[in-house]
Amino acid sequence: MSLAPSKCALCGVEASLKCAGCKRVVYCSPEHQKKHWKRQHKNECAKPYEIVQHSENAKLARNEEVGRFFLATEAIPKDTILFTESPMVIGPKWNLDEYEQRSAIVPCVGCFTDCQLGVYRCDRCNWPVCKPDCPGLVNANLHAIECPILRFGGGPKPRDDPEAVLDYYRYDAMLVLKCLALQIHNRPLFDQMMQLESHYEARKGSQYYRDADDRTVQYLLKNFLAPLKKQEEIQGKTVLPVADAKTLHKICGILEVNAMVIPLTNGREICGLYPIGCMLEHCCMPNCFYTFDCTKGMKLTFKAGRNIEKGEHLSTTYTHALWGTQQRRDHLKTNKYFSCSCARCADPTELGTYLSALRCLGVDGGGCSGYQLPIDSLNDASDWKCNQCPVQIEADQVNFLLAKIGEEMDDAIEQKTSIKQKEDMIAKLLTFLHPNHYHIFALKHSLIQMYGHLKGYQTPQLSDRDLTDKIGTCRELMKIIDTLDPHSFRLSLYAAVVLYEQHTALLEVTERKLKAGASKEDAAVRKNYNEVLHCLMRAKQVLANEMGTQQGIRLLEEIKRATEKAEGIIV
Ligand SMILES: C[S@@+](CC[C@H](N)C(=O)[O-])C[C@H]1O[C@@H](n2cnc3c(N)ncnc32)[C@H](O)[C@@H]1O
Repeated sequence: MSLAPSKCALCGVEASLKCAGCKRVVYCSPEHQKKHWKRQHKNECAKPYEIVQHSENAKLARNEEVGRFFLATEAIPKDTILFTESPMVIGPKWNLDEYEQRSAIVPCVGCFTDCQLGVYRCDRCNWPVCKPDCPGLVNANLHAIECPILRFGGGPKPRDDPEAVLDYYRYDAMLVLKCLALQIHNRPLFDQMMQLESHYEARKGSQYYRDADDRTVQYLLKNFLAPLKKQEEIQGKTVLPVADAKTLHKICGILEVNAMVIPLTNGREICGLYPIGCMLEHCCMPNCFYTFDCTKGMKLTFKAGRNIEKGEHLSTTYTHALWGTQQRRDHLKTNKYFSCSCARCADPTELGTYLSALRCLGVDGGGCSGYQLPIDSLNDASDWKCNQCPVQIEADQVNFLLAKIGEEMDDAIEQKTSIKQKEDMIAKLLTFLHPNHYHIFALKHSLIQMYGHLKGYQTPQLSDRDLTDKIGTCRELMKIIDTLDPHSFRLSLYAAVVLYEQHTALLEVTERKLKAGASKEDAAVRKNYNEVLHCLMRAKQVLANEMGTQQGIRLLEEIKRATEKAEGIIV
């Protein structure tokens, strides 16, 4: 598809110098061709997609909010590697919760492995390190970026109490400082980063802006940037030309909108900015997915998750596939500043899963077998109506009920409730929610991992009924997962857990059948065995798309062992 073949891809004037590689873009001069190559075209030349500006082609953009987006310029088969790239910058997660911020186990500033606050420190800036000679301390892509600025803080005072020490080491501000410090080491990269979407105007005055002002901007200015400025004035030499509050806020916005969470193999999560990866638009049913290679400098690889047709937008997802439509849309509106209107969001049944549906209580609580769904799921204030009877409920009532249930769920998760408590909670929630509701999904997904593993509930100790129920629950959960993620690339860990648990229960049921006198050749036994092997094989396949989390790596090992064992029994 030719989008603007007669205008210079860099400046937009009439032009005729064609790119010899892809012949899809033209330039007004070799200088503009070179600049455009460096800035963008090297990532798309002769690739099956191009990066389009909404303003250049509004018709293809579908909506105004989207900005830059990827367009498939030819059919792209499933599993095609679209691109692999290194991060512009990586650092500790910038959106730490209070608990993470107050922990005395912190990431080493050189390599992000866990280290104890107060044991070793970088001898230049005084920030905690795993060992005095950690190689990351002098790595130009790691600590060497921010160390020259952190030195101006001087470290916590010797007599500071532990709280004051934690207040000094604000890890959630570190990535913002690293972004700012890029200008010292690589000015073109800094300029490129500053071109990323920050939604600065929309954020200004929001709660996020106020939080970031206190938590990050003022902290960095007071502790490091003001002393640095003073030094610059004394020496008459500018080290950091741009270091004002507005730039810091813009960087906060850029991180909020674009930063990707990278799971390290040690279980810790860090954040990174990727120049091309963060250009993909969001869709709740995306067609692409990504993985990280922590052994190769946190390289990001984007792949086609399914066959993609020419003319389709390439998309990823910025939310969780197991959140209900309201939650996903709220998150996108609050954190990414747009309203999603994808096919899943527009369908009140969420592709027939009923993941957000409420049970209809009928007229005057007289009972009804129907379910309440939003009349217009793209309108946050929409009333809900029953799919069987005329009862309607207001958005406020739905929000009130969901807020109450949400609080109970948070408590249940925090208190690590028992099997019995979780089952009682499901029974109670079934009065109000569809059996596939996301809250019930979460409880069931947790229960299948408790049955078979907790003390007193080991697989051989489970009753036949428990095992049959566990198998049934696993099949129900897989049906939902397969609808929301038909190509198994977003919910791979969830799917692998369900399939693994399904195999353990099925294997036990089959062993009991054999002990009770059945033959290995019986049809029911063969059927179960086939399902066991199928579960394990699929679990292995879906984990190939997993991001590379510690949990995913461990589970894959477990599945490999289980496959060997199952094959030994079955064959
Ligand atoms: C990570 S950036 C993606 C790159 C961005 N389009 C740009 O030009 O820099 C995320 C931003 O892109 C826009 N965006 C992404 N997906 C969208 C969608 N499905 N609908 C509307 N806007 C979207 C929103 O402005 C969002 O905050």
